[in-house]
Amino acid sequence: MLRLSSCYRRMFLYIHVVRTPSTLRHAPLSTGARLAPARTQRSWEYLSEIDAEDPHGYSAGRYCPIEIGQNYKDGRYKVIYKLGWGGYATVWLARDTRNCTNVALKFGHVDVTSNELRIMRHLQKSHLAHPGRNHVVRLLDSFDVSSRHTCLVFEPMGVSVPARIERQTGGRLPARIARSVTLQLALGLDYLWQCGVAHGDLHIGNILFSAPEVAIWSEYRLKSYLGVPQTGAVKRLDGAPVLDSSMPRHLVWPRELPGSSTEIKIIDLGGAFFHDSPPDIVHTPYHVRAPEALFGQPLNHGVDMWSIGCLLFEIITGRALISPILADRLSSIEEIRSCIGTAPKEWVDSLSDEDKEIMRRNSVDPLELDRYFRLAYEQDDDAILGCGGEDDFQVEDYEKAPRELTHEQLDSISATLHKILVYDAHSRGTPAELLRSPWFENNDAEDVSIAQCKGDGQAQGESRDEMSAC
Ligand SMILES: Nc1ncnc2c1ncn2[C@@H]1O[C@H](COP(=O)(O)OP(=O)(O)OP(=O)(O)O)[C@@H](O)[C@H]1O
Repeated sequence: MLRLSSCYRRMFLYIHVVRTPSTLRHAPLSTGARLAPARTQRSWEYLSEIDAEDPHGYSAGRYCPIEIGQNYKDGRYKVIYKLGWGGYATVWLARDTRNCTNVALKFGHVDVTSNELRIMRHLQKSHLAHPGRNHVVRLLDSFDVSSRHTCLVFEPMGVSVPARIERQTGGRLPARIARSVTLQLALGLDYLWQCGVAHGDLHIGNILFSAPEVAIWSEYRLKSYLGVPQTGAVKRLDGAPVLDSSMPRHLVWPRELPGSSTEIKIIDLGGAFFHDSPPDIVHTPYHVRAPEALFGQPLNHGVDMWSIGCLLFEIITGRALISPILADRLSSIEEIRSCIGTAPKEWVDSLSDEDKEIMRRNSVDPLELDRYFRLAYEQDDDAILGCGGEDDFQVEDYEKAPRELTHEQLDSISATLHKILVYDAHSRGTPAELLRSPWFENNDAEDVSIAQCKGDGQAQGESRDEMSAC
C-alpha cells in the first residue's frame, strides 16, 4: 500500500517533467489569495475560449480590464501585446512613446501592487553597489489606472527559465547555463537580502531571461515578431450578454519575448517583505513553499533559502524536488518528510487529526535527499517511482539529458542542498554563504556567462550563440 501511494505521487513528478504541455507548466503557480477569489462570490458565471487568466478575477476587481491598442498615462504607453498573467495581475507589452522603447506594464489591484511598489521603491533608493542588482527586474515607472488598479512599469523580459528548460534535450539546461542561472539567482537574492528584503515568492516561473534588444525594437519589428494576437471572447455561461463593465471583451493568449542573452532576472516582488516584518503567511507555490509555512509556523526570510534550495535542485536536475502537479499543503509536507525526515514534533502535533489521517493514508516511501538528487539527475524514473519495471514511465536513453556533472560536482551540490533543505530556517544559511559553494567556482576558463555575472563583461555574443541553441 505504501509502495503504491509512493509510486502514485512520484508518477506526477514524471508526468510533470516529461509529458506536461508547456501551457500547463507555465500556468501561474501561486496559490492562496491575497484578495478573495472571485469564485467564492459567484461561481462559474463566465468563460472564454482562451484558457488564460480566470475571467472571474475581473468581476472580483482583482484584474484590470485591458485591451490591445489602449493608451495609458496621458497617451505615453500604448499596449501592444500580452506577456503573461499571474494570480494577481496581467502583464502587457507596451510602447513607451516618450522614449521610443518597449516596456512591460503590470496591472493589478492597488491592494496587491502597493506592496510591490513599496518594495521596488525601497530598492531604487538603496543605491547599493552589488552585482545582484542586475538580476532583479527594474521598475521604470508607475501610475494609477483608477482608484482600484495600479500599473507598474518594468523593463520587458524574455523567455522564462522553465520555457527554456523545456526546449532542451532531456528537459534540463546544459550544466554551464544551469550554473550561470543559479549563480545569478543567488546574486539577485543576496542583493535583495542586503537591502533587507525577502522575495517571499521564489519559484522557477519568476526567473526570466533578459531581453535587452527587445526593449529597443521598433513597433513594426515587434508586431512582425509577435503577429496577430490570439483572442477569445468572454461569454456568460447562461448566454446572456456580458454587461459587467469590469470584464474585458476578450482574453488574450500571451507570448513570451525572445530572451537572447544569458542574463536572468528575478521578477514579481508582489509577495516580498522586509526582514524585520515577516508576514504570517506566504503565497509561494506549495512545491517550493518552506515547511514552516506549510505547517503554519512563524516565518522569517529563511523561506527564501528553502525556495532557492528547491530551485537549485530543479534547475540542476531538470526535475522538481516536490511534485508541483496537484501539489497541496499536505502532499508537500509528506514529500518533504520523505526527503529530509520528519518535521519537529510540535509542528506535527499542531496538525489537525483530519490532516494527520490524510497524511497517514497518503504516506510516501522515504527517498533520502541525496539519493533522490542523484536519481533525478540520472533521470532514473524506475528507481524514483519505486514501481520496478513500469516501462510506460521510463525515459528512453535517447530522451535523456547528457550527464555533464562529475561525481565530485554532484557530491558538492548534494552537500549544499543538505545544508539548505532543513526544517530549521536559521540553519539554512544566507545567499552570501550559498555563493561560496564550490558549485559556483569558475573552473571552466571558457565559462563566459559566469565571468559576466562576476563583473567581467566580455564576449556576450559568444554566450548568445550558445543560448540560441536552447
Ligand atoms: N517584466 C516582464 N517582462 C515580460 N514578462 C513579464 C514581466 N513580468 C511578468 N511577466 C510575465 O507575466 C507573468 C505574471 O507576472 P507576475 O508573476 O509578476 O504576476 P503575479 O500576478 O504577481 O504572479 P503570481 O501569481 O506568481 O504572484 C509572469 O509569469 C511572466 O510570464
